[in-house]
Amino acid sequence: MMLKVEGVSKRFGGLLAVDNASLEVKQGSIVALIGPNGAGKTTLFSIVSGFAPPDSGEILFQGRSIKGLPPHEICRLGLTRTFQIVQPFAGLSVLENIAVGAHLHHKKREDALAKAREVAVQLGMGRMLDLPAQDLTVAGRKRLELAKALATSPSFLLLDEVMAGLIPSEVQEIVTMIRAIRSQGTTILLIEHVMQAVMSLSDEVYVLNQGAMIAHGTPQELVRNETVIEAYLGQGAARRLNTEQTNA
Ligand SMILES: Nc1ncnc2c1ncn2[C@@H]1O[C@H](COP(=O)(O)OP(=O)(O)OP(=O)(O)O)[C@@H](O)[C@H]1O
Repeated sequence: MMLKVEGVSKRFGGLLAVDNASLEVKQGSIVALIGPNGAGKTTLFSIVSGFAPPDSGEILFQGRSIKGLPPHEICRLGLTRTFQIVQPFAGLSVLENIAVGAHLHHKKREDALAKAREVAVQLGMGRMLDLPAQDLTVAGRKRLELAKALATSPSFLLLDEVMAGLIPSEVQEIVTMIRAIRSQGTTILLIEHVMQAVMSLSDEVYVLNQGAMIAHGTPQELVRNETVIEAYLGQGAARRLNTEQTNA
C-alpha cells in the first residue's frame, strides 16, 4: 500500500469531524473520497498532508509514519495536496505561480521556470503563462492549482474538488488530465462531488459520513449500496428509490 490511514480521529471542540477513519490507496490507482457536505473529507486531507494533526490514529506513506511531519516535509517525500479554495499568489504571473511548486526540487530559478513551463504545457496552459494569476477564470484557477501541485513532481496527489464550479466540457478536460497524470506514475486520492467524474475515474471509492467511513468498494458497487444512498438522500431514500424503480 502506498498510503495507509489507520483509525484517524479529529475533534473540533464538541464536533468529532473525523471519527476513527481508515483508508488505503494502492500505488498507481485513482481512489475517490466522497460524502455529503461537512462529512470531514477536507479535514482528513489536511491530516494526511500535515496541515492539521490528528488526535489519534496513524498515517503511513510508503510504509513510514508521516504523522506529525510538517506539510513541506511531507511534500518533499512526494505527497502533495491541492486546496479547495484556490488562492493564486496575486501579483505573480501564471508561470511564476507554477514555479513556486517547482522550486521544491529545483533550486535554480531557471530550472524551476523550465519545469513550470513543462507542467503548464501538459495542462494546456501554455498560452496563459504571462497572464497575472488573478486574471484567470474559475476553470483557469482550478487548473493553476493542479499545475502548482504537479510542479512539485509528486508520487502521490491529493486533489480537493478540482472540478467544482466547472462546466461539463471543462470537467471532461480535467478528467483526461487526471488520467494522464496517473499514467505518468502518480497515484491519486481525490475528493469530488461531480459523480460522473468519480464513476469514470476511480478504481475504488471510500464514503465518509459524519466523520466515519461508512462504505468502500468499486464505483459500481457503491451506487447500489443502500447505506450510501441513505447518507446522501436521507433515511428511507433507498427504499423509495427501489419502489419507484419497481413501479416504473
Ligand atoms: N478548523 C475547524 N474548526 C472547527 N470546525 C471545523 C474546522 N474545520 C472543519 N470543521 C468542521 O468539521 C466538519 C467537517 O468539515 P470538512 O470541511 O472536513 O467537511 P467536507 O466533507 O470537506 O465538506 P465539503 O464537502 O462541504 O467541503 C464540518 O462540520 C466543519 O464545519
